[in-house]
Amino acid sequence: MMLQLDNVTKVYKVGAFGGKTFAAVDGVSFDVRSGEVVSLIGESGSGKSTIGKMILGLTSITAGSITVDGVPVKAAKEYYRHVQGVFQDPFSCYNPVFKADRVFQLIKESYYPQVSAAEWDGRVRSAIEDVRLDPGQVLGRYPHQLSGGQLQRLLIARALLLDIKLLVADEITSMLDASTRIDVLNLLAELKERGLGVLYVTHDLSLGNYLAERTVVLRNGTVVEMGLTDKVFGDPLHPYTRKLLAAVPRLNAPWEDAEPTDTCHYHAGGASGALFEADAGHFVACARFDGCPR
Ligand SMILES: Nc1ncnc2c1ncn2[C@@H]1O[C@H](COP(=O)(O)OP(=O)(O)OP(=O)(O)O)[C@@H](O)[C@H]1O
Repeated sequence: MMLQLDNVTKVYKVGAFGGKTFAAVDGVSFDVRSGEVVSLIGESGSGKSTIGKMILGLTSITAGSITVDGVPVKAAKEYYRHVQGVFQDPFSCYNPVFKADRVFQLIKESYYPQVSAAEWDGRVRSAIEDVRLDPGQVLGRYPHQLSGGQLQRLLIARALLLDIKLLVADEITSMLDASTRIDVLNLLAELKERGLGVLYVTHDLSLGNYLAERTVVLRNGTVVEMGLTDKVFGDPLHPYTRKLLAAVPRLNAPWEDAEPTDTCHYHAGGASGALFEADAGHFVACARFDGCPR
C-alpha cells in the first residue's frame, strides 16, 4: 500500500460572501507506506485535519493529487473498504439513540450482506478482542455507557472489519487520559505490525515520536521539514521544528531572536519554499538552506 500526496493544495472560500480565498494546505507532498506510521505534526490551524479530510474524500482537493496504490481518492464504497479514518471525538461518531455496536451492523449491511449473522457476530467479537476490549463488556451498550477510550477502540475495531490498508488517525488520543492514550498508541503500533499504513495526525510531538518512523512537520499549510523521526527530532534543521521541540520556553529571549533571521524561509515571511534534501531522506524548507549558519 502506498498513499501518495503530490503537491496537494486546498483553498477555502472565506469572507462574508465567499469572496476571499485562503490556502489551508499549499503544495504538500509526502507518502505513507504499508507497515509504517507517519506522523503529521503541526500547531492548531496548520492544515493537518484538512489533509486528513482530503485523504478520506470528505473535502475536495483544490489542486494536486492524492492516490492510494495509484487510485485517486474517491468518496466511494470500494475506497473506504481500504481507507478509513478515526477522529478526535469518539462520541460524535456515534448516534446516542442507538447502541454503540450499531456501527458494526452498518458495516455488515453495506459491505458484507452475504455473511451470516452468526459468522458476523464471530468477526465482530474477534475485532473487538483485537483492540483489547472484552466483547461482553462493550456489546449491547449505549455510547454514554462507554468511555472515550472504549468508543475510540470500537471505531478502530470497526475499521478492522474492513480490509483496510490505511488508517488516518486524527488527534485520536487527545481526549483520552494518559494510560488509555498509551493503550491506543500501542494498538496503532500493532496495526502497523500487521502491515497497515497509519497517518497519525497530532499536535503533540511526544506522541508522534513514540510511534512514527517518519515525521512530517506542517506549518501554515506547508511542509517545513520531514524525514525519519530520529532525524527530524534528533537533528531538527528548521527553526520552526526547533521551536516546536523546545520543551522549555526561553523566558527572556523570544526564540525568533535566538535563531538566524535572514537566511531562513520561515523568518523571511513564510512564502512557500522548496524542500531541500539536507540529508538522505531528510527534507527541510529553506529558501537558502545551503547558506544557513545553523
Ligand atoms: N471549511 C472551512 N472553510 C474555511 N476555512 C477553513 C475550513 N476548514 C478549515 N479552515 C481553515 O483552514 C486552516 C486549517 O484548518 P485545519 O482544521 O486543517 O487545521 P488543523 O491543523 O487540523 O488544526 P487543529 O489542530 O486545530 O484541528 C485553519 O485556518 C482553518 O480555520
